[in-house]
Amino acid sequence: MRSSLLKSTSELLRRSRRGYASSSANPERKVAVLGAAGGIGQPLSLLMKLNPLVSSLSLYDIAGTPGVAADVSHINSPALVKGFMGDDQLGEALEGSDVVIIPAGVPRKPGMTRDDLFNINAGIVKALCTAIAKHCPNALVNMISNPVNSTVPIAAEVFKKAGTYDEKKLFGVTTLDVVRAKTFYAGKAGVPVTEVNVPVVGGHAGITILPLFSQATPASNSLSHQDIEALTKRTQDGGTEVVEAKAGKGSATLSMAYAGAVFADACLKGLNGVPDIVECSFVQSTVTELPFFASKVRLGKNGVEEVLGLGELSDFEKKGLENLKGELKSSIEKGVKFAYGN
Ligand SMILES: NC(=O)c1ccc[n+]([C@@H]2O[C@H](COP(=O)([O-])OP(=O)(O)OC[C@H]3O[C@@H](n4cnc5c(N)ncnc54)[C@H](O)[C@@H]3O)[C@@H](O)[C@H]2O)c1
Ligand SMILES: O=C(O)C[C@H](O)C(=O)O
Repeated sequence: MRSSLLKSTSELLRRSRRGYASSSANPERKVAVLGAAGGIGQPLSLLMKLNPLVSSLSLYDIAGTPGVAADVSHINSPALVKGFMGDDQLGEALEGSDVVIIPAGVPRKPGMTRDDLFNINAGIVKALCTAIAKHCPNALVNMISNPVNSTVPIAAEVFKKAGTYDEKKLFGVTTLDVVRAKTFYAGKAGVPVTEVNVPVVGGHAGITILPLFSQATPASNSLSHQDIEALTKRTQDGGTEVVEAKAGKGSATLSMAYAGAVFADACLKGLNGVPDIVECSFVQSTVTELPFFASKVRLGKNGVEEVLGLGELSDFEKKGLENLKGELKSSIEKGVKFAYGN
């Protein structure tokens, strides 16, 4: 009894130090998940229900949300869960949201690129962002729907047209690339995975995903150049590895839900004023000549507090950076053109 009391007290202290102070010390926070009944949406909704920083959890989809919301709502954690379904409930789902997470849209099948999803997902994202501009223009938007390299610029243009664009509040979620880079590096370098940090910059598709293993911590002297090349390629192809393993049944959902929950948690901590919250994300940027770019970002009370630079790159990474710019530029332009032309 005494030891379990000591354990829970020390857990509370640990949490309060890292941004999970008792719920009375944290402001009320509403999180909305759009696409909540999907492969990512369901486990992500579960993880957000478990997050002590969330007081209200709004689950929206075009179908299936009543069941998901009823199910998740039975979990004995503080967040109050409500399900919303169909266009006419979207406004209510969004009203008052602090963070909106968007995993709505179709996933890849083997043989497809993320850009092959553009035709369907661009329209979905545009419609959802139009509603966000109307119902919760101040929310932080966490874009998961692919192709992220284009859906983030689409969202930016929709918000600009509506007069609500704030570049500090729009994020392409690239956390899964970081999650993969950490896991693959730890396995190869033989270091504890929970201690690993690896920045991943650029974008979120193929060669635009550029892990900076030269900056990985803990540093490893045991990795050869071939090892680094192989780790880079595996990180870039991580999504395809899952798509092929699922053999037509979709793309990463569980690891993505984890990554989405990690990033949303960082956004909430930033909003709540927890200092030194840094995650990689695809944001409006001046780090390169491209208007959007993923790099480390410091999160704060208004969203992006600071977009951090790339640091020192190895020659291999410098080459990777130059190689990705063409593809990333055209994906960004494709998104902007779609938003303008429609
Ligand atoms: N950023 C990343 O790292 C990352 C990782 C994995 C998957 N993804 C992307 O996430 C998206 C979702 O993947 P999934 O596996 O969950 O797909 P899924 O098909 O399992 O789920 C998508 C959900 O979106 C819903 N939806 C469709 N149109 C909608 C709309 N207008 N409003 C609200 N909801 C709508 C569907 O009903 C469905 O429930 C895909 O585009 C996928 O490529 C991104
Ligand atoms: O690969 C995909 O299509 C989904 C996602 O972008 C991923 O990286 O897993």
